[in-house]
Amino acid sequence: MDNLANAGMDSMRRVNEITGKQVPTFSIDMLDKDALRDLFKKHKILCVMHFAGLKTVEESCNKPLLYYKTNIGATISLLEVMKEFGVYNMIFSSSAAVYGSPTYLPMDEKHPVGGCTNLYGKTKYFIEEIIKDICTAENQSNGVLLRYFNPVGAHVSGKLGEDPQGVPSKLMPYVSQVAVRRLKELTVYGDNYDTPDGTEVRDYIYVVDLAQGHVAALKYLKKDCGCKVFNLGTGKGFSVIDMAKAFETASGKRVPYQIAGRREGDIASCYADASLAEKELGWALKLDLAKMCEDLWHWQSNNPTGFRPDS
Ligand SMILES: O=c1ccn([C@@H]2O[C@H](COP(=O)(O)OP(=O)(O)O[C@H]3O[C@H](CO)[C@H](O)[C@H](O)[C@H]3O)[C@@H](O)[C@H]2O)c(=O)[nH]1
Repeated sequence: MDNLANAGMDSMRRVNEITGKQVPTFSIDMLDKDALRDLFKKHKILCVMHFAGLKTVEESCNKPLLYYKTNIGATISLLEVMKEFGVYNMIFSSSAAVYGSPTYLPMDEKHPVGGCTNLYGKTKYFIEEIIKDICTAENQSNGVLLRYFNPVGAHVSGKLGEDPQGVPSKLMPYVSQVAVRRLKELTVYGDNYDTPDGTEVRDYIYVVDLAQGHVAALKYLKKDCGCKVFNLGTGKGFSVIDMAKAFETASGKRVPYQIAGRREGDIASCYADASLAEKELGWALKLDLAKMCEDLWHWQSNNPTGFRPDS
């Protein structure tokens, strides 16, 4: 988990720089329960927001054991240590991947889950089930499972953004690296889907709105909620080409692309019904596609090689 921990540490250093505060930051192997215990001994923890995990769809299909061990094994260690220390509240970073291929759109939280099209999604689904079972078995336990759609954007300061290791697998980090000329052109995975322009449609949510969803969930947890599930998305679908064009407008740079075959495990369209989060969490979207592209470009142009100088 070294790479994951390093990426997190880099981000936290930037958070401290931006806020001028010193948020305590540790890098630990979450499978190491003694390291986890040390953290719980040092701090009075009331709620855990659990974001840690590997997240590359393609890699997950080739390295099942690594993904099960890292994502599920570490979650179990964490839940065990939380229990030892009497911490019963968790907000879990889940994914729209738990829904698999949509049987209807937009997808609300009642949409069937578990028919995941990739192993990354399965790990999120299994973890959701574990948290649900704990909340059912133990009255004092509360969980909020936040199903993210496609987070995009960066902090408005231009100092904090997504810095994937190696060639990005996600669309918008790839697009922004093409715009900054770190990569030559975008490969569009398929243009013969049953969508308005033939390319795949997703629900891209501004990362700061997503973060606000966690703040809302934290307030909600105080209400002794049991286990609750919320979609965090916008309800709007944009195609791959829509996204490349929106980024060109925001950056003033060209994003050349070539069409290739479909990517294994992909689905044509996926977008959320996020009305439950609005109603119950009191969460509201504040930012739109133009703003997410603008802030992503601000970060990428300020940090053409991410957090590290290019080697
Ligand atoms: O180089 C690329 C990368 C992506 N895409 C297309 O862009 C869209 C978005 O792809 P991403 O890889 O950015 O994200 P996914 O929609 O595959 O979603 C994955 O990431 C999401 C969060 O970012 C959720 O976690 C979701 O559950 C998980 O499957 C897809 O249509 C994909 O085919 C390209 O055409 N070229």
